[in-house]
Amino acid sequence: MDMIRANGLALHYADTGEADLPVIVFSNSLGTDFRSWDRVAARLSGQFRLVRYDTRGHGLSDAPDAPYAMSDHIDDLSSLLDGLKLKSVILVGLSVGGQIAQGIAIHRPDLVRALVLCDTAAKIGTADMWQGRMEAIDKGGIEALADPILERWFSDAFRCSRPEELVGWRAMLTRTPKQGYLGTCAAIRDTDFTEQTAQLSLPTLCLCGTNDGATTPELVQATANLITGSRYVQIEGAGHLPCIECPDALVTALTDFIQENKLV
Ligand SMILES: O=C(O)CC1=CCC(=O)O1
Repeated sequence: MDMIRANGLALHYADTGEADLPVIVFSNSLGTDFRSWDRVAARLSGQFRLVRYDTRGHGLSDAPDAPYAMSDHIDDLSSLLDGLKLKSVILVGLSVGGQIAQGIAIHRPDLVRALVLCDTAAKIGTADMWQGRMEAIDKGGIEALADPILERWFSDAFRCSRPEELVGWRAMLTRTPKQGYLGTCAAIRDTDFTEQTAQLSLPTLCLCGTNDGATTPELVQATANLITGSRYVQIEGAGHLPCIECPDALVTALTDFIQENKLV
């Protein structure tokens, strides 16, 4: 197990592949950890150096008391990349991980040469919606909302055809430290990158599952429209987590983007 001290926290991460290969860094979504990238990483290994980490409050990383600010998550990732002496990476972020990626591109452009924003937006949901979710989870725990969350994460077809696997993803969600989940909800509630993201001009790919019930294709496309020259691709049949449900399609879109933009 690899742990690193970054921004005052112990962060769990994996850094695989030869040091001189092009680097792709992955940031996870709310209620998941870096295992959500395992299928994507398996398909890219040998061609890239792959860095995955558990965002604060998730997986095996430290879970300080809630609330968190988006700047905390951004500083964690900046500090991790500085600690690994990485610059100019291809940064892939899923949902809140995509907001962290936008924040890195805005505040530390030296760290990132291209963005892949999966099932994310400059602003996700409303403050009232996040406040309501935080109150429900504070009262009943993550378990109280696990079923509707899993319905947004995965398509009906996936949930019906892979019941055992669903047990595993449900355990990942419900075992997320409560303060980590609540702290990150607060960060999402308080984030609106619309103006700053509209100033970005680096190569950007925006992806979205056609069945995503959390960040809908319309919402993700609206964020893509903010970024000059960005590309928008839909992942047919996937819910909010295409990296788990449709890794082949995600990897094809990602590698096409990398080649088209001559990032290797
Ligand atoms: O839990 C959800 O509804 C999906 C989600 C929103 C932000 C995030 O990271 O995941």
